[in-house]
Amino acid sequence: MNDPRIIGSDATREDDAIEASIRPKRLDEYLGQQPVREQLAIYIEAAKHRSEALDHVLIFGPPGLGKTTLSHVIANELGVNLRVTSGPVIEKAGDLAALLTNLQPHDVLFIDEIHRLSPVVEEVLYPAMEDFQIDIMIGEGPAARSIKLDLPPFTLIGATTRAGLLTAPLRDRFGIVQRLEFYSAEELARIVRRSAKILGIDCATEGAGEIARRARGTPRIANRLLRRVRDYAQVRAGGHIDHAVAQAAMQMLKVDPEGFDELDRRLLNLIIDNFDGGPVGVESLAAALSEERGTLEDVIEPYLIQQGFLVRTARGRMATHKAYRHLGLKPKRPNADLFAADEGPENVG
Ligand SMILES: Nc1ncnc2c1ncn2[C@@H]1O[C@H](COP(=O)(O)OP(=O)(O)OP(=O)(O)O)[C@@H](O)[C@H]1O
Ligand SMILES: [Mg+2]
Repeated sequence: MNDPRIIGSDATREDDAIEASIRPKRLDEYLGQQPVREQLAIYIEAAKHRSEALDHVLIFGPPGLGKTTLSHVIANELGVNLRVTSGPVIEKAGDLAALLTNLQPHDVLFIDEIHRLSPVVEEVLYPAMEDFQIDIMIGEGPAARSIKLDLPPFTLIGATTRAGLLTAPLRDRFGIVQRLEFYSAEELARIVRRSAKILGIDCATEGAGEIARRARGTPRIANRLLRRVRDYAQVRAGGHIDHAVAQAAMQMLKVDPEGFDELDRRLLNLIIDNFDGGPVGVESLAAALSEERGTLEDVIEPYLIQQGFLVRTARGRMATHKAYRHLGLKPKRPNADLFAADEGPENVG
């Protein structure tokens, strides 16, 4: 899908094209996510030491934080092949069986959007993950019978934007569960400098810092902003990206100092102007924005919530004082509801 948002976190065709050159291949090039890296380094080394397949890994986190990248890194570090597929692509049980029976021992099978597997396919996956066995049906009608096939020991890596989207039996079959967090501005600045170096872009430290601060905690957005700022620098500043050039380019791109774009500001304005600051249900917000509920929940909201501009309460979304201030507005009343509400991150209103 082509995302028209400059700071949209979904991958565009252009992102995919340069992916090959800048996507980290080893764990030490995978910047940030310190706890995740430390744990995986140990699990990988232990599995290699025992000459076993790595336990199955579930990676979850908002788009563009590095789930696909991490699965490549894991396979590289293990020194095995990576087979890539995704939940909606595996239509029939037979499709999955074909994938599984073609694996070499210890290979990694990566299933992106694993929450979108059909229930029938999921059933086949359970014994495959647990006992490295599958039951497949041979023949049709009354003559049909099921046979058991042994599989080579393999590692399944599943990726999803929210762990809560998975069925419990599937989630329980992953021995390693890793949650990716939004990156700090310092981490993103390192990522921008690394990408600039690989792509031969002349980018000063302060320029990289400014791009990083506006990248919504997301490496994919940081890399994309870097390319757009480079275009600007080429035409207006002799190709050199310093702090002022980065700032001017961002202004042209309508990405504000918090990294918000029109859509973020529309969402906050909507809650404040039309719903008196909230609480307002996610369905009403999605309808008013003409966005899918899933896009709102997985792509737009998480960063606004993490940064404290928006809160999820049992009764819906609320704009915080920080949101009012960011939009240059005065909070109308104390956010009394904030304290009355029994909120929780998974409490979707
Ligand atoms: N830790 C990291 N260090 C450096 N670059 C990274 C890191 N994580 C991700 N990237 C870069 O960010 C981009 C997006 O990463 P990736 O495609 O892995 O995200 P994703 O989580 O799989 O997103 P989606 O949910 O859309 O599939 C890639 O260009 C990758 O090179
Ligand atoms: Mg991905």
